[in-house]
Amino acid sequence: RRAASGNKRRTHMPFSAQQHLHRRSMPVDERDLRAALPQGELSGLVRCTSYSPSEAHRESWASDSSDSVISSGSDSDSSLYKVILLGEHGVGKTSLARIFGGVEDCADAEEAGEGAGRRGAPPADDSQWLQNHCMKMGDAYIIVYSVTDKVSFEKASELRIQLRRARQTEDIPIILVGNKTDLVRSREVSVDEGRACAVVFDCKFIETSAALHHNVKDLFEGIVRQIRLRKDSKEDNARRMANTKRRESIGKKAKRFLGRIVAKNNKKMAFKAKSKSCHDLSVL
Ligand SMILES: Nc1nc2c(ncn2[C@@H]2O[C@H](COP(=O)(O)OP(=O)(O)OP(=O)(O)O)[C@@H](O)[C@H]2O)c(=O)[nH]1
Repeated sequence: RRAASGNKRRTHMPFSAQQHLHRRSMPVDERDLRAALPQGELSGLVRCTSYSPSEAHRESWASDSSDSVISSGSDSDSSLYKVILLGEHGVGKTSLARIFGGVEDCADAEEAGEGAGRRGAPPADDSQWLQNHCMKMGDAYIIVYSVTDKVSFEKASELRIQLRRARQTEDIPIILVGNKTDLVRSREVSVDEGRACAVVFDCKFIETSAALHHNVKDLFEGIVRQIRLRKDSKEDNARRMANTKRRESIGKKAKRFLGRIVAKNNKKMAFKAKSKSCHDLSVL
């Protein structure tokens, strides 16, 4: 049954993902997400793909045990959000995605994943693959490091820079995640360091423990909110532009002019507020 469901899932992967999807990606059922999100919060789906730069030579993808994922739509479905988890080997990307996907039995999922999804030839150039595909295909990114591993924290900064380069003109949601907070005694990266990094790199920040399921729900609610907030503001802008194209009286024009000045000031204020709100995943 597992092998069959794995095959079915693969047929639902977008072409690009079929070819290049990295190990342990996890399609997530809308119902799982609904359970994790407040009522009415979600209209779409999220697909998670995890990627470790140092592990590029291995490709497989773990599927969960729910067959309902199969009917979760296709890439042409505009309500499907692709969330990519980036981070060093062993920081907990798969564990986080599994909780989100409602898979509790890791051994079971691992077995299903290996059976269902080992991929063919690896990409020749690791970093090029990351630049060309991984960093271009996501609607949102979760950059994970382990709070017990300083090197993974440094790698997270590198990944953020690479992502910025790859998607220069786009305002894509990025959340920096410090995982494994349960390992208190082994902590090498403080909350303040994580937060400061998020402020510098202009992204959101949260600490999680996949082991204790701490903040994982908030993380995935947050990434969906971040996607939707951007989508909504884009739509608002488009509507505003359409309205301004209509004929206006001089009074209206003057009003618009003043409105622009006010908006400019608000923007400056918003920037200040934004840089302080890296911990609040429910605002831009
Ligand atoms: N204590 C603790 N262990 C964790 C946590 N998250 C993950 N782990 C463990 O860390 C190890 C690596 O976790 P994975 O989820 O496989 O990490 P990954 O980033 O997907 O690793 P790769 O697939 O190799 O890139 C596993 O043994 C997990 O059980 C956590 O929050 N706390």
